[in-house]
Amino acid sequence: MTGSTMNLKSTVTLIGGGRMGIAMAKGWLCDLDAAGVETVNIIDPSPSDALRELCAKKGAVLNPTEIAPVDVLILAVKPQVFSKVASDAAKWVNETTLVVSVMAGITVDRLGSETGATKIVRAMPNTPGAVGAGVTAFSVSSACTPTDTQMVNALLSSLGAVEGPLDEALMDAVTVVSGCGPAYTFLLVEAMAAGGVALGLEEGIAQRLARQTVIGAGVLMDQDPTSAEDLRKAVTSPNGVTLAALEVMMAEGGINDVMKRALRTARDRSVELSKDS
Ligand SMILES: NC(=O)C1=CN([C@@H]2O[C@H](COP(=O)(O)OP(=O)(O)OC[C@H]3O[C@@H](n4cnc5c(N)ncnc54)[C@H](O)[C@@H]3O)[C@@H](O)[C@H]2O)C=CC1
Ligand SMILES: O=C(O)[C@@H]1CCC=N1
Repeated sequence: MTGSTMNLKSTVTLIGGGRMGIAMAKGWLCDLDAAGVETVNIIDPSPSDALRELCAKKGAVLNPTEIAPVDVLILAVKPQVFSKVASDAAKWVNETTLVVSVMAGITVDRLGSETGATKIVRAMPNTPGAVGAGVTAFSVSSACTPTDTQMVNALLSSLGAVEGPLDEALMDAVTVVSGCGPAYTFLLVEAMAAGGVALGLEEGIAQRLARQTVIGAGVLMDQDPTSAEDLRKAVTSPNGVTLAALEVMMAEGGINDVMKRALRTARDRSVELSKDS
């Protein structure tokens, strides 16, 4: 077993090869050495064409017929099927197995009691991880050693930036900011495009303008350490056009208030997920 031996590469067994599972596997498979990975096994009873293609092209083993106790077990199924998956997964877990879950809401306590593992990581990645531009925050159980934390850092770094280990009590907040965050950004693109169409722009042009604007703003933030607030102010001329739009967006609590309410509601849903699955 190599689960807690950083100088040896690990066998990673991923359960759930959907959108998030594929994003992670892509990251590991494009540089196995950097991720500290020897072999990637992927278990999914309904593999998509995208998953089959990834495994065929990059050499991951899809639905292996035999699984020995594993070094690192990654759980990337929907929280609602966790209990079913955990009863199978428990067969492949021993005292050195590191269990890493990316499932929203499922606590370290539940991960331990249902898989039998003691070394547990609760992580929250996001879909930009598929292109190495993600951010993942994680927390660890008390049985994890500094070497385990280092190994998790290497695994998650293939998706982009990593924050952690954090106090587990913060993971629901992390989920609603960065785990779900790409959806808010895509909604912003949709809303900007719809606003442009309402002002007479042709649909395709409005979509390209909105999409490229958000891409450009992201790249600018990536390359310029100026705060988001100051970057916003740099666009907002005194008595100008941007200010007219922002005053509408910020009126009566505006977008800040909507965001706080939305994130609080989503955080409550994340807490509920651990109970209703
Ligand atoms: N999609 C996202 O942006 C993010 C998702 N997550 C978490 O990742 C997890 C997976 O989400 P998605 O990838 O979006 O869902 P998905 O629906 O795309 O993928 C789930 C996969 O699990 C497979 N599956 C179902 N039952 C299974 C079983 N018994 N054994 C093995 N595989 C099984 C399905 O065939 C499917 O391919 C969720 O728990 C979610 O909270 C976390 C961060 C971001
Ligand atoms: O919507 C969800 O439940 C998952 C968690 C973070 C992003 N997608």
